[in-house]
Amino acid sequence: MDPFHLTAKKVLTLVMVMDKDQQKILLGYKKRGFGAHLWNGFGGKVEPGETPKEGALRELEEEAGITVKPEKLYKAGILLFLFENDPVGLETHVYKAFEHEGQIRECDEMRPQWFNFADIPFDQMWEDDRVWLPKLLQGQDPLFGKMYFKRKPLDESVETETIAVTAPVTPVPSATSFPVNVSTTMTSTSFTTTQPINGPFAMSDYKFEQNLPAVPREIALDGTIASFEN
Ligand SMILES: Nc1ncnc2c1[nH]c(=O)n2[C@H]1C[C@H](O)[C@@H](COP(=O)(O)OP(=O)(O)OP(=O)(O)O)O1
Repeated sequence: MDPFHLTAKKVLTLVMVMDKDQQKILLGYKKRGFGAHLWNGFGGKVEPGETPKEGALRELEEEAGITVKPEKLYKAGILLFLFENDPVGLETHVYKAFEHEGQIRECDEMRPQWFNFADIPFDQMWEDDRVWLPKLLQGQDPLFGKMYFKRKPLDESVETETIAVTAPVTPVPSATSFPVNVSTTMTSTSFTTTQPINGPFAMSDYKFEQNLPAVPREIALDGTIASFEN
């Protein structure tokens, strides 16, 4: 059985906002949920009744506080993320914008920040980003590709971080020595947390389809391009 066989897919969006003059890109640090602790563009699941573009505009406003005129949001491709032994793929519609309105603001899910094109934090992003984002920055879109991910074995995927916690400790007086002057001393203890490097998945392969006549509207479950967006 093909470990990357799909029987269903979720439709997601991903918006990359760029400033061409300044050579900067707006990324968000994901504070929670899927892809937490990674920098990424803005986006999420397309809701019932929404087109991918409507979903992209909504997520951008929710996550970064900014709006883009629909005619200024350009389709930059579709990336299908497949996970080993997971029959549900993530069909992610990628958009780009070069102008926006409103004040950029942080929300409970994302912390936006501008990065120079030369300083994009690829080591803290989904692994596939280093494959396709440079192409996008160089205007080599639309991009249509499939990215295959395997779950990282735990011993290779974790980096351990030791956190020292300093806590007040109050000695409990024993019955025999009571009453005493109870003093509060400071002591320190430490524990180890595990934090996956670059997310819990490792990209094992990717395939790009180039020279398509138009941006595909969707990727069918059998991997074929179902229809086109003109
Ligand atoms: N591999 C990879 N590379 C680049 N970007 C992504 C991935 N996988 C992904 O899922 N993404 C992107 C696509 C989306 O923009 C987000 C994930 O969206 P998510 O947070 O799950 O959707 P929301 O609708 O915001 O979710 P809730 O937290 O509200 O349930 O990452």
